[in-house]
Amino acid sequence: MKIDKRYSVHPTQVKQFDTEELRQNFLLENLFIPDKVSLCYSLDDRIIIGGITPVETEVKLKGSDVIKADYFLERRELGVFNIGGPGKITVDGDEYEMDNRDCLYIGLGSKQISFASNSATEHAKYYLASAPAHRGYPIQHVAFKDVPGDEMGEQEKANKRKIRRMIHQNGIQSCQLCMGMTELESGSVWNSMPPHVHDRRVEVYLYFDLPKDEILFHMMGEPQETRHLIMQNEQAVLSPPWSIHCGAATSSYTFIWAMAGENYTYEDMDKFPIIEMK
Ligand SMILES: O=C(O)C(=O)C[C@H](O)C(=O)CO
Ligand SMILES: [Zn+2]
Repeated sequence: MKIDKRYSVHPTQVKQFDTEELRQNFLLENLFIPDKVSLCYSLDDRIIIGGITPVETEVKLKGSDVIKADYFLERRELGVFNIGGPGKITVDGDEYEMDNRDCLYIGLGSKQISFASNSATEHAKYYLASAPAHRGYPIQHVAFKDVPGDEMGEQEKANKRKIRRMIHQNGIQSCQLCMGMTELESGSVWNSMPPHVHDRRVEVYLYFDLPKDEILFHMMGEPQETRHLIMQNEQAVLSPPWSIHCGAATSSYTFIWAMAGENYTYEDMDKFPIIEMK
């Protein structure tokens, strides 16, 4: 199992980055590799982001020398979403059915974790976020259909979207991991407007449901020194705690957001007036 490592960077360094350096530091391009575990360990809040795509075989998530752990959740917790066909996650012998967009939280201490698809032709695609944990919370599954979500934005501003919070203060309990999914309405393309930062938490967006041949402009950086990355479907982007994170695409799309840090409150955001952005 290969774990890609990303270091923390200072805002003044990012000002100097060219396109390639920005992409090397923040973009996660190849998360979904058939029958493999693909992980990225960011030193910002020690969040680990990953993809597991079981096609022909069941895939196990194991410990690693990179985190000096005999099993993956020895000192961590994990949030998983399935963005593919139906599948099943087995945790220490207990099975959890995972339909498209379902979410599973697995707490500190679970040892044997494996990921499977119900069919190789319509295989599952599991997206993972993990953060250090100090105590074990119960494993919880939530079906996408059971999370109503909150309407946000306006059609006139092309940012009408529905935010569904799954792992958060008033939902599935966790130590510090906070995760959910935002779905852009057809015709809407802007997410996270007005942009915000939260110095207290790192955040990662996984963009999906973006049609092939369409692209997304993800904005990052300090609000008055912004940069952009051009992204494609099923790519993720790391946002350091000091960085804005918002974007617009050439089509509508969905994204999963994952946060970890010292303030667990979803509403903890320092919003920035768009008119003052540079
Ligand atoms: O569209 C949005 O707005 C979001 O989904 C915002 C994210 O949830 C976020 O950045 C939370 O900090
Ligand atoms: Zn945010």
